[in-house]
Amino acid sequence: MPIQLDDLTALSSAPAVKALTPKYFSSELTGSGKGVGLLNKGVRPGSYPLGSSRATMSAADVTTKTKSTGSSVTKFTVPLHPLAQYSVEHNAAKGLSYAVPFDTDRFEVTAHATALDFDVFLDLTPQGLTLHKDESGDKIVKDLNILYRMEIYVLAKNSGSDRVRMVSTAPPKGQSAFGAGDEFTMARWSFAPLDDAQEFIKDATQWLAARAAGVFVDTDELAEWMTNYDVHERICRLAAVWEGEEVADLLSQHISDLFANGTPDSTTLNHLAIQLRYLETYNISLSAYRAIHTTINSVCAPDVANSLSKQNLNLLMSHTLEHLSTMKGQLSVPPAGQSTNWVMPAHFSAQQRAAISTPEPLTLVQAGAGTGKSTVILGRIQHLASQGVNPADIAVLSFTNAAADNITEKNPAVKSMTIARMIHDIYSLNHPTHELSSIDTILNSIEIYFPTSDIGRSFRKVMMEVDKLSAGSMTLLNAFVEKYQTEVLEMLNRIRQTCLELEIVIAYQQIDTMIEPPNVSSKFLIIDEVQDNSIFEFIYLLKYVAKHRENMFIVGDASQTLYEFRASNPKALNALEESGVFSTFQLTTNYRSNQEILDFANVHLADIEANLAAQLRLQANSLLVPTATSFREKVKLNYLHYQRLTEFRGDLPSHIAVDVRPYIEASLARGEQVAFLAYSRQEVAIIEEKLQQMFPQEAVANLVSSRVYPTTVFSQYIKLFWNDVLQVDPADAAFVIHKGINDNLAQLTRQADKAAGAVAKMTSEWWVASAPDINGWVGLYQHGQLSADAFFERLQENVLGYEIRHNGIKQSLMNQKNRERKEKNLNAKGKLVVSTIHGAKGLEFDNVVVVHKYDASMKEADKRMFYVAFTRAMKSMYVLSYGTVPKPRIESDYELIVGALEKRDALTTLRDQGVDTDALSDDEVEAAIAVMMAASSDASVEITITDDQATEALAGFTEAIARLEAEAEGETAGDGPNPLADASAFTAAAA
Ligand SMILES: Nc1ncnc2c1ncn2[C@@H]1O[C@H](COP(=O)(O)OP(=O)(O)OP(=O)(O)O)[C@@H](O)[C@H]1O
Repeated sequence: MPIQLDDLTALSSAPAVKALTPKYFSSELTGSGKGVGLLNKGVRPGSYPLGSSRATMSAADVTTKTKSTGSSVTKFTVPLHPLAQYSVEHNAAKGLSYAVPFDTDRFEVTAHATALDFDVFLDLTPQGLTLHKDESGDKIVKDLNILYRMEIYVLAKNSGSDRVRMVSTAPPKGQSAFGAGDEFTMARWSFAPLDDAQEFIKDATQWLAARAAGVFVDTDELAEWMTNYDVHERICRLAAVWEGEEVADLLSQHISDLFANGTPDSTTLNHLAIQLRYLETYNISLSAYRAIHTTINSVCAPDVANSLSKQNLNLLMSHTLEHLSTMKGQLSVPPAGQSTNWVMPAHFSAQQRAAISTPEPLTLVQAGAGTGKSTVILGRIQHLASQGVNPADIAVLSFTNAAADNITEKNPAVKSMTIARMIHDIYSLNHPTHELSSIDTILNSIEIYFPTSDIGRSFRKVMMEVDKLSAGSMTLLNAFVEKYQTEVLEMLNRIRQTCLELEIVIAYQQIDTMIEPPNVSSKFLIIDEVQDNSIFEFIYLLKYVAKHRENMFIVGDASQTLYEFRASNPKALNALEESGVFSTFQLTTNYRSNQEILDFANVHLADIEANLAAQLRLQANSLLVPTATSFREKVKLNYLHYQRLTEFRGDLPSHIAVDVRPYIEASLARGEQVAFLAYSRQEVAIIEEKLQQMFPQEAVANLVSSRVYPTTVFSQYIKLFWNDVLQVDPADAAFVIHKGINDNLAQLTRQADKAAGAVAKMTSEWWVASAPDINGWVGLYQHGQLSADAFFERLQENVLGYEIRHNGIKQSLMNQKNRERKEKNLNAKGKLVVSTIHGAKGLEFDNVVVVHKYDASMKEADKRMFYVAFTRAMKSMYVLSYGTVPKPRIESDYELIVGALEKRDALTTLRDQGVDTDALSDDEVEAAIAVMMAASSDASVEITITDDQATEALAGFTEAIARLEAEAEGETAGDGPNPLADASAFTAAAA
């Protein structure tokens, strides 16, 4: 029986609704809104800094989130408003409407001009900001500049309008009265409104000179208004707009206005396309995206809606989902009749059975940790087969090779692979000359083969963004490849390379024409760990299913999303559920852990945004009810308060040797396994070393995968030094390359010192491996059968080809080695295991020690990661938490769980003694519990209660008994036992 989280959250000091701070936009924007921090309550719109002016601080759009470092200064640009500057500026003459600001926000320019028949208001909206961080001195100096959209609203006197049209220049107005039809707004951008606002007001109202005495701006009042303008609060408001549904209203209004008179011109459409891409800067809820998509569909012609939807992956997902929904009736479903004797094993739960046997064509199983997702997939395969589906028509797509191998082992007839493998197989069949390569080698190769091509240059730029995993980069790549498909493919054909990112984009765009190998074809597609697929992979699969009219059964847990950096979206599953296109099933019974561990995990699960919609809560498959004592036994929390986080690592070995030692020894004494899970590889290595020292007789299994870094020294050498090679005789060229790479290493790689040995080995290997080919070409050249140009061209291709193959082989060897090592370590069932949390995904252990870095404002990605760690233990868990906060929430949450359990324990005791606790008021129950605790002889209950408190509590309880007795006397005695007799006995005993 899980404890009720609602009770805990009600008790908890943490706010139920997450307060949004400027950190939403950038972690650089410190400040809680109080007096401290970079963006605090004291920040006000101001003047140009000394030595700057409008000319030097041009209000160029802050439309992309960037970070660039030069010497010791880092510059950040951070967009803030969901409507980018160009969207407002370029459409200013189109009469789009904008909301009039509230009285409490705006500055009334004409407050004292009672004779006028119109009012003029000014408001400011933060559009974006720039931040310079100078780390050259002893102290970091930060310089923050906020770009404001200055807005003037000219409204008829006492106007009730809530929206007005925007103009680019103030319309001339004659002597006739100013009416509602004359109202307008204007916008201009400035980093220093205190300097620029007055002139803007003048420009916006100059037309009045002809009919009135002009608008007088009281600069003192304006300055005072700005003194009260709370930048921090305005930025928090903008965060709420992005985060909530308001962003959808804002964009829907913008799009509807643009299409009010039919399809706008192509420049306007281009601006809208960029605006839609700009939305990917921050995480917008998928329901907001659905609303925007609905607007696009309702106001745009189908072809325009189609191309606009491609500008943003989340819109594209809505678009693809909608298309799939229209053809739901045509998708494969399991045949109705039973064709084999397979009977669903009795141990499957009702929830699992329902999901496994669903006849629906599109199914989503949202399941918590340890609830049997992998088990359900195996059950689904057997169920489909039992209905007469040919196993060869079933394909299971997993996230890792290990998971895919596991399916193959159990069901050899079923197709099982990773998504990347499926896409690679399809792609390679259609582009057989492209070898899988690294983005860096591709970048160098484009530069080598297409040094003067503009499209090549743009292509490189886009690929660099993809490599940096910048927000929106996959959308950009998709748009680029769509626009320049012929040129991109020509380039890839020439360099004979591709990468996973290009494969998925090209496979998506050519899905209708690409031929597919038989090893991927299926009619029933099952996808595991769907939360970790990138949105692009997911969109591809939706389209693939539509193309082949397949049945789709997907399983995932949004709260366990670990690979957000691959552009997976933890909220994507919720969007799928909300879309109504998929039939949804939930699995909540956890078969792995005891309820004590799940009570602790549930508190953390409740705090994960991705779980807001699904509201999963884990319940153990056991009738045992945890008590406060059993909870303290099975879940231990040791919080270590540090002034500086960096000190923790140095102390980690002694914490393991002293604090955690009894826990480890007790587990080993029971013959059980203990796994140590930490975020960083470094922490894992420290723990491993310490454990080896402490327990030399135990083998410590390390599950951390080794990483390989692709080399680019060869392609980099060609790019920078090929001219040197061209100067020598072909017979000497190989020697020159070998020597050139080793001699110029500092210019070829940033880690020249570290890499020197490996590069020397690599270049020698290349020389030896390529010697037969190169010597053959030299011979041909010397006999006049090959020109020098042709020789050097072949040589260049050979060197580049070596780099590509070397990287590919290194990666696949490392994957193989990692897989084998992990398998060996797991199979060896060693008693001590160390792993990163990522490496322990999908695994379970008897006992787990989690190294937990506490952060009061933890990022969602980290919350999900620790949730994965908190759900790996079967029997017990030790959380070694550290942080700079003296009284962290993890500790108070722990105490809340203990408190709630103590309360429940006491109530259970009361009920066991026959007290009808439902008949007592809350105060009376509390009083009774306090008495019980005071009387408790259980030393592990660390509740301190003073004598006075006990006397008071006892008095309250005696009063309650008296009241119940009085009530009972007035009523007809029932048939059941009289609870009061026992209760009185209990009071007496307690006294
Ligand atoms: N109906 C069931 N009865 C008993 N045990 C079950 C049942 N379903 C699953 N299990 C067991 O529960 C454990 C967790 O199952 P499984 O690994 O399939 O969960 P999961 O949802 O994939 O976990 P996670 O997402 O946390 O990695 C396994 O040991 C599995 O054998």
